[in-house]
Amino acid sequence: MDYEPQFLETYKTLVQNHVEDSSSDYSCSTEERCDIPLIDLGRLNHDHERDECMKEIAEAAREWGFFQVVNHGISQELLLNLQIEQKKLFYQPFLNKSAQTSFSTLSAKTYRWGNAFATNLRQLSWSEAFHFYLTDISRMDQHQSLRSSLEAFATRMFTLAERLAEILACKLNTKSSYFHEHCLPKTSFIRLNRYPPCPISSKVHGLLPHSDTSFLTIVHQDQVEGLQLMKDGKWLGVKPNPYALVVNIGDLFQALSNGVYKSIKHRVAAAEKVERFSMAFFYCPSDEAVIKSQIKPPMYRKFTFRDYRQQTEKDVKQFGDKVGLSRFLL
Ligand SMILES: C=C1C[C@]23C[C@@]1(O)CC[C@H]2[C@@]12CC[C@H](O)[C@@](C)(C(=O)O1)[C@H]2[C@@H]3C(=O)O
Ligand SMILES: O=C(O)CCC(=O)C(=O)O
Ligand SMILES: [Fe+2]
Repeated sequence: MDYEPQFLETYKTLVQNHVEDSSSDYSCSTEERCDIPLIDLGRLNHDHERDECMKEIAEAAREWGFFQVVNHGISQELLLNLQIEQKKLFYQPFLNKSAQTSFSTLSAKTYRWGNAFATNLRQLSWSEAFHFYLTDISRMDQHQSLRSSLEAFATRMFTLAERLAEILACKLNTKSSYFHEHCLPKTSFIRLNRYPPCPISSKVHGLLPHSDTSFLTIVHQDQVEGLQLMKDGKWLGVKPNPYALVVNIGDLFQALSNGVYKSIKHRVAAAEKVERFSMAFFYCPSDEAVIKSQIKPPMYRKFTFRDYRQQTEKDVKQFGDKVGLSRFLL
C-alpha cells in the first residue's frame, strides 16, 4: 500500500542484527490483562458524590498512574468524527505525509514514524504519528474538516485535563491555579497514532516503553487491544472500553507531586494482522513554567519544562530512548 512507511527496508540492519533472547517476545497473555480503575466523572456534578469521586481520582493516580473515565463530557460523535479524519490523514500516500506537501503551513515535525535514532530493534516503534499544536491547527485553511474536528477535540480535552489536574492538585494541597496560569491550550498538543500490521510483531514494539513528557495525557483508543502498562514489575494489557478515555499521569506531575502521583511506563504491542488507531491529548505547560514541588524534602531539583524537553530530545538522539525524570533526582 502506498500509505505504509517502509519499516522493513529502512530498518533492515536492525532486523538483521537482532539477537533473540528471553525478553524479546513482547506479546501479553490473556490472564495478564487488567481492569484499571474506572471512574464515573458524572459524580463530580452531584454535591453528595463529588468528594468521593475526587478521592478515587487521586488514589488511582497514586496507585496506578492510570485510570479510565466515563461521562467525561466528550461526545461519541466528536470522537468518531476525528477518527474518520485521522484515517483519511494516515491513508494518504506516504510521500505526502513525509514531505508534508499538503501540510506546508505546519511545523516541521508534524509527521513522525519509526525511530530514526534506534540503536537496536527494541527501540524501534512500529507506528506513525502526527503531532498537532493548537497554533498549527488554526492555520490549516486547506483542511477544514480535519481542522474543525481537531479544534473541537482539543477544546474539550483541554477542559477535561484542566479539571482533572486541579482535582489532583487539590488532593495534594498544592495551588490549583498553577495549571490555569501555566498550561494553555496552545502549549498542549494532540498526537494521532497509527499502528500498522507488523510482520515481525513478536520482535518489535508498536510504541516502545516510555513515560509521557506531560502533566497528564488523555487517550482515546479504538477497540483493538495493544496498550500495556507496567505494574509491580509486570506488563498488563488495558482492555479497550468504547465509552471510556484513558488518563495517565505524566513525568511533570510525578515531579510536581514529589513522586506521590506515578508516571508509569507504558507501551503498545505490535500486531501481525490488524491495524490500531489512538488519539492522545498531552496536557503540557509553557516552556518557561517551573516544575518545583511544594512537598519537603524535594526528590527532584527544580527545572523548567524547556530544560526537561531539551534533555529528553538530547537523550533520544544520543541513546535512542529517553532517560526521563531520573536525570533530575536530587
Ligand atoms: C523515542 C522516543 C520518542 C518519545 C520518547 C521515546 O523514547 C518513546 C516514546 C516517544 C514519546 C511518545 C509520547 C510523546 O509524544 C513523547 C513526547 C513522549 O513523551 O514519549 C514522545 C517522545 C518524543 O517524541 O520525543
Ligand atoms: O496508543 C495508545 O494507546 C497509547 C499511545 C501513547 O502512549 C502515546 O502516544 O504516548
Ligand atoms: Fe504515552
